[in-house]
Amino acid sequence: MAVLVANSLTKVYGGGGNGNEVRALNGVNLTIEAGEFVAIMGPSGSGKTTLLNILAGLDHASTGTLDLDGQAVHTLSGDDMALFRRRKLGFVFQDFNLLDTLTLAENVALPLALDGADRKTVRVQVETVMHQLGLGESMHRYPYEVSGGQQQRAAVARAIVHKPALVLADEPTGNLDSASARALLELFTKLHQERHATLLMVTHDPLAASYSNRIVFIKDGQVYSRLEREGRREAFFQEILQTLSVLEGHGHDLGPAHS
Ligand SMILES: Nc1ncnc2c1ncn2[C@@H]1O[C@H](COP(=O)(O)OP(=O)(O)OP(=O)(O)O)[C@@H](O)[C@H]1O
Repeated sequence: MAVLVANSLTKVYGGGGNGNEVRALNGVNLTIEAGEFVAIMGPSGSGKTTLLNILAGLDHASTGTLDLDGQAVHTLSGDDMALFRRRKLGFVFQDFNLLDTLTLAENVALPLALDGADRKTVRVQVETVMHQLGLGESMHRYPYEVSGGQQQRAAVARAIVHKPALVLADEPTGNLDSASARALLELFTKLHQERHATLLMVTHDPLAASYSNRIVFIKDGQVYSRLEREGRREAFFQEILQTLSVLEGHGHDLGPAHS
């Protein structure tokens, strides 16, 4: 079952007809099946943030359609969009985005509390997910009392506690040291394998991307190529490096993808 179907998405900024238009997305098609772990890569300015903002319901495409978990998202606006986002999506950001005045457990509880879940349900679900993610000891600590790696783990707990249809991660390892980054990526792999979570991660980092199962490379607002992991992660990592060198113009040009 497809969790996300994006069809011919375009985004034009500054479309006032004054010649200052920027075509940030130019006909992006993307389908993500339930249980997939997909990475989006591409050079700076290629349209990744624009695409993520549209997939996250934070911005509307200029043209094209977006279905998420069976809902035509491009037809939603205002409160309906906010409600859909809160219930169906989970977010992990580069800078963790935890509230400093709340404990880790209170942060993780937020999506459920905002949705009006009763206190017992909130407590049980928060404890369950935090224990699963190895945060049982740190539940009542504040973000500034734990490491960056633990903060990001709590952010992941917050992103999945309400069992969203899709988790969107924007450079989730960008502020982590390499050991914490690997731990986070292994956690993503575990969520994907054991909880069948559907994950979409935007990253510059080929190592981070090598933990996914499929990569969509964007260039100049278009899907440029796609890569599927078939064997070991190490071999996938090498394929990613080769694709990036072509994408960034240091190798033989493959041309844009047709699918
Ligand atoms: N609000 C905006 N108004 C005008 N142009 C914009 C706006 N946001 C992005 N752009 C332009 O759209 C294009 C795509 O930008 P986007 O931020 O999506 O790329 P990106 O791949 O996320 O880049 P990076 O990796 O540097 O974050 C760029 O040319 C950018 O300058």
